[in-house]
Amino acid sequence: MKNASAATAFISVISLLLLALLALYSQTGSHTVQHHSERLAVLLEFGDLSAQISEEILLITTNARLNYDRISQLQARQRLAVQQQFNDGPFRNGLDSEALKLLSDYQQALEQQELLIEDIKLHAALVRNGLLYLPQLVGQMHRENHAITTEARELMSRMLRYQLFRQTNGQADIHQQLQTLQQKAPDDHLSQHFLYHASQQLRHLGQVQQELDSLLALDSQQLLRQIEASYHRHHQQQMQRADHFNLGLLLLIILLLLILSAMFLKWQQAQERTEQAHNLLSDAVSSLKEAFALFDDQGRLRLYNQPWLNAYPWLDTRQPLDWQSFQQQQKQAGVQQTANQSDTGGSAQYTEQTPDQRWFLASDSNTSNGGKVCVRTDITEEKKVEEQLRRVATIFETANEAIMVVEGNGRIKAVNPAFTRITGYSEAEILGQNPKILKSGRHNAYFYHAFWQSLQQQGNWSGEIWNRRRCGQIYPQWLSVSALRNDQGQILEYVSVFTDITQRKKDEAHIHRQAYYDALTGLPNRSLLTDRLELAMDTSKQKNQPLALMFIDLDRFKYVNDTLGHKWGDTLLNLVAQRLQHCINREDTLARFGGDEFVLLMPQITSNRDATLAAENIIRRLSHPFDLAGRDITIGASIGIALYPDDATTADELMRHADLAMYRAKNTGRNQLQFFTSGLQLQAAELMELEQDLRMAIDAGQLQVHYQPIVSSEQGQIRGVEALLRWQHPQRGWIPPDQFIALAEDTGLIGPIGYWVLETACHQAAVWNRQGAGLYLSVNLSGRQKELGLTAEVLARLLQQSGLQARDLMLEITESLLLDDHRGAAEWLASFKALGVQLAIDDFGTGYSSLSYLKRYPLDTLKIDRSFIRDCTNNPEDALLVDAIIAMARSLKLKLIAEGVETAEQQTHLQSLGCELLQGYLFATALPPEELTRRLTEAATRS
Ligand SMILES: Nc1nc2c(ncn2[C@@H]2O[C@H](COP(=O)(O)O[C@H]3[C@@H](O)[C@H](n4cnc5c(=O)[nH]c(N)nc54)O[C@@H]3COP(=O)(O)O)[C@@H](O)[C@H]2O)c(=O)[nH]1
Repeated sequence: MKNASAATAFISVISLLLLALLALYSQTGSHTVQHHSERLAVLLEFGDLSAQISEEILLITTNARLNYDRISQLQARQRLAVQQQFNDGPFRNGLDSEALKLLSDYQQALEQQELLIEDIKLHAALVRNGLLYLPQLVGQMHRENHAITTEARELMSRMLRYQLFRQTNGQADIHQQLQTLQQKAPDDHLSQHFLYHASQQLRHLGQVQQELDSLLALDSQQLLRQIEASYHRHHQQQMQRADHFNLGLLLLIILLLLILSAMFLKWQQAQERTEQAHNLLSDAVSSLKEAFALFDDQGRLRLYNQPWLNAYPWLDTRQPLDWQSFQQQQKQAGVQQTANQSDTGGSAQYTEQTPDQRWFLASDSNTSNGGKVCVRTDITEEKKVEEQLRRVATIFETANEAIMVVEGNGRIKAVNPAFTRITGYSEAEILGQNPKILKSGRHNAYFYHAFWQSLQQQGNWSGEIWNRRRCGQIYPQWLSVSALRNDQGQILEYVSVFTDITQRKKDEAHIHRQAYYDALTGLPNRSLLTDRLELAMDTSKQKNQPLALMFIDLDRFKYVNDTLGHKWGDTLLNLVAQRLQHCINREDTLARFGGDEFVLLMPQITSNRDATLAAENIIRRLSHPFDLAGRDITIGASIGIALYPDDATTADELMRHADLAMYRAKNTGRNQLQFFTSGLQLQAAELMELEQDLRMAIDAGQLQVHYQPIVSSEQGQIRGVEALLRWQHPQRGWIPPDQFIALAEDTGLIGPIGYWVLETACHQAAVWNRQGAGLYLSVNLSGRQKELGLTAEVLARLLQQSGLQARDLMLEITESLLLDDHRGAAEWLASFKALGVQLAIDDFGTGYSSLSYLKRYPLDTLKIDRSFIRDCTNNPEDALLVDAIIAMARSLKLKLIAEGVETAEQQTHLQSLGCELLQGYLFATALPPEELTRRLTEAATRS
């Protein structure tokens, strides 16, 4: 680059020189000719002036010119010309010494000429005066007839002729004549005067002649010609020299032209070479994988390749880019440079991170001519690998898993800290050892054979293995071994990663226990039972041997749990489990299915009888009292039995059928066993159908609310009504609530149904009360309605919408709901009570009849169950019980209603006991609203 510009500069200089020489060459000749012409003109001018002056001198000396104006002008011009051309002018320039000498002589001659001319002018004037005076004297002589008049005249005319023609020896002849005359002339004044002036005249003539001679002798013209000749010679020489110079110049020009051509040729070749080199460089740069850019000495971007643009896609290369703006754009784009730039010999090396997370190794090197070569190597992958390696190293160091690298020859090459933690071997102790050192001796040869076979064939093995710690303890590991092979497929290393799974195994065992065993009794749970049942069914199928599945549900367990508390309930379950275990064979599985349900799987029965005997044995054993909290507690068991393959094809089906049978056993009375029959299944199917129908019953308008009057024991006046639900099924006709309320509760349908009953009954009661009936409305409440959305807010809104006063609504709850206190029943009831609604406990006496419930809940009324009323007049025990209930209600300030009053005796008896309100068929069954309206109207009319 530098050479190229030097060459360009050199060519430029030569070209300029050439141009100057050409200009000089063209100027040289013309200048010399012009100069020469000018000089010749000067010389001519001087010659001309000289000739004119000589002419004037001649005229003056011959008296042809009487004034000196012209000659003075010519002299003045001559002086000026001398001054301008010879002294100051360029005439002298370039004259040789000879010409200069001649010029000097010429100037001197002109100066002498000037003096002589002045003398001539003076003496010529004297002569002219003399010539004017002498004729006067001759005339006087003539007039005086002077003796010498003739001689005087002769002399005078000779002097005149002499003046005009200047004959040779003329002056001497005149002088002779004068002397002759002087001798002859008389001595008078006129003669003497004439002779004096004649001699003076002659003297002046002689002076003029002398001066003219001197002037001629000066011969300035001759000098001028010499100068001209000398100058001509000099000019010739100059011309010759100029020719030589021009020739030389021409030669020089030709030489320079040749040099220039040669240089141009060379320059062109150099240019071509440079272009080739540039193209080569461009190609090389383009083919570079690395990003490359070249900035020239001015900092301008001159060359770059595609990887450069790829590296910095934000660079705007449409505009000329320089180093400064490049760096600025990099900064703006957010390119980060490492602080530790290494600067070696003018080149900087550093790393760059672009905002899109690419890494470059950057190298900026200064070129010899002040430019900059920038190379960017994409090291993103290397960085990733580096990062990866760092991560791997960190993982290796910090991993919780032990890592062990074993060379192909079986020597341990590397272990991590976790290895030391788990095995107890330090790095120093274990490196170089054979992994056999870790062997526990717990696995047989077959195990290791499979281990090595997997490693050789699949390249890895993973599984559980028992190894030995440094301290000798044997422990389980989860081990993964991978074989690393080289390109030739030879195993170089084995990398083992293992964890100590001692704790995990314990946890697994724990989890397994939790997953498959009942935490309370330690018996297999439902999951394990299912697994075993499926297995047993498979075996049964294969061996063609029937099996029995028994569902055992404890009777009265809820009672124990609720009265004695959960702790004693748990104890009872454990005792039951122990007793049951004494009833089973080794191959049987006894499981706790949940709550108070146990399941017995008998995989090897020969007939139904085996199952029957086992079930009877269980019932018998469980019917014996249990010693709980110092009390003998008697419970019982209801057992349902299903057989495989007779009763089901799948485990799930078998369990459902056994469960169904158990329900039937429970419903038919306690301590019963029931085999599954297809009839049971039919009933279950019917129940399902009933459920479907019930779902649609509200919308289909099949439900109705009937109202059973509650009357005062004394006057038999209707004081209240109990809302009782009725379902008129399109196919089955009237279905009593006993048959579908439990179903509605089980399915959650009691939520919408219960709401509908409340809404309908409240509306109806409000209508009656607006008509002046003054009734309270009693509505049965199911415990499940609590979780199905019946809240105090809902009830309040319902009351407001119906217009029934809260105090005129009584909600009847069962004892079982009160037993549910742990599920928030108390708060629920309290929220209704807070609205002003009354609460009554229904069917009192059939459940656990705990006094504590009555005290704990905000109850207003107690309804004595009809089972006590039925025999209260003929069974002293029932009579006593009713008496006791009434007394207790009184003491708790609860109102009393006796339900199921069917006879006048019952009415009288209850009346005598002080029971204020009575309900029963004696007064009315549950009536449709229209019927009750009619009766109310009748009653009102009566009163
Ligand atoms: N949660 C809800 N339960 C309801 C609702 N409607 C009814 N039921 C409950 O269904 C059970 C059976 O009721 P039902 O068949 O209507 O029987 C009632 C009366 O008809 C019957 N009764 C009344 N007097 C006599 C009588 O002199 N003899 C006799 N054998 N039976 C009589 O008693 C039932 C009323 O009992 P109770 O509710 O305990 O006051 C029943 O348990 C209802 O609670 C409902 O909408 N929701």
